[in-house]
Amino acid sequence: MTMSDVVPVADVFDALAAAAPEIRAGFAGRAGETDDHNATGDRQLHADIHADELLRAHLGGLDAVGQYASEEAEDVSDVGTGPLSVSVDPLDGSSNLGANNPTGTIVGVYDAPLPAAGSDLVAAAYVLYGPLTTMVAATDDGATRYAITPDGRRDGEPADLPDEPTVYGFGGRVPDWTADFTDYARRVEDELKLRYSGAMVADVNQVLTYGGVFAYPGLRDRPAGKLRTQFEAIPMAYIVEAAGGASTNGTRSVLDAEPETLHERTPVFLGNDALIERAERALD
Ligand SMILES: O=P(O)(O)OC[C@H]1O[C@](O)(COP(=O)(O)O)[C@@H](O)[C@@H]1O
Ligand SMILES: [Mg+2]
Ligand SMILES: [Mg+2]
Repeated sequence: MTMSDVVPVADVFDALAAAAPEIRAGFAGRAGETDDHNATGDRQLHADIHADELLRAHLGGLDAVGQYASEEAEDVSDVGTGPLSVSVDPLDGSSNLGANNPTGTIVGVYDAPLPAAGSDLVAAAYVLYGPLTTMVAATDDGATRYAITPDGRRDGEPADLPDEPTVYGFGGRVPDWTADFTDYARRVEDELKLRYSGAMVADVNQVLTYGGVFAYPGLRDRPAGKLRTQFEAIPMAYIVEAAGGASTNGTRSVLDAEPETLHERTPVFLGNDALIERAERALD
């Protein structure tokens, strides 16, 4: 009996699946920037705000959800008395919208107040707005890929990470990479094919589909890298580990993270075990 058996995590997945077509339908005309910035200093797009409003309504309205936190809002919102807290990256890779490239939505489900530790995560999911709209949802029992239709999530199939790695994607500019990461990257580049879109959800979905590694490392002048621990790193690490893969921040599983602040960042490596172990040795 896992937590997801007793607390209606499925309701969160269904609410996300219901919001996804509305979020996608709202892209047109919302790729432009607002005058505002989010808590991590990114210029907010109209689409970021619109997606956040839809998710706050769909997820925040659930009886099981007591707290809602978004990458686009400074503070955690109390939205009810339910035992669950949800973290939301309403639009991941939002800068891709202007170039009509893939974007996504990331949701983490915790049975603790936010900011919460990776060990408090009971479920996670991402939606990919690519040629199709798909969702990968994970609990302690594993990861499942769904097609998203106007009638919700359909055709669930296991989203197991292939044993044989074939693709990689590395964030950050090469001159900003540390020497240790550069050594690691050079070896991987000799072995695998490059697949990097600029949207974490799309790049991790490549890895989950074809095997390999995605990383946004710590950089020379930004040791914590770019990605947000609570909203991006922990939920995506949970999904990749549930699919049979591994994660690291360079020294330990991303799920061992205990963020002290809501919008802090962390280096992130996700993919096949051997490539993650090799990263930890290279960065040791
Ligand atoms: O432009 P860069 O440095 O390659 O960064 C791309 C990374 O930033 C992100 O776009 C950040 O996500 P948001 O769009 O949610 O802010 C990730 O999806 C992606 O992995
Ligand atoms: Mg993001
Ligand atoms: Mg975002």
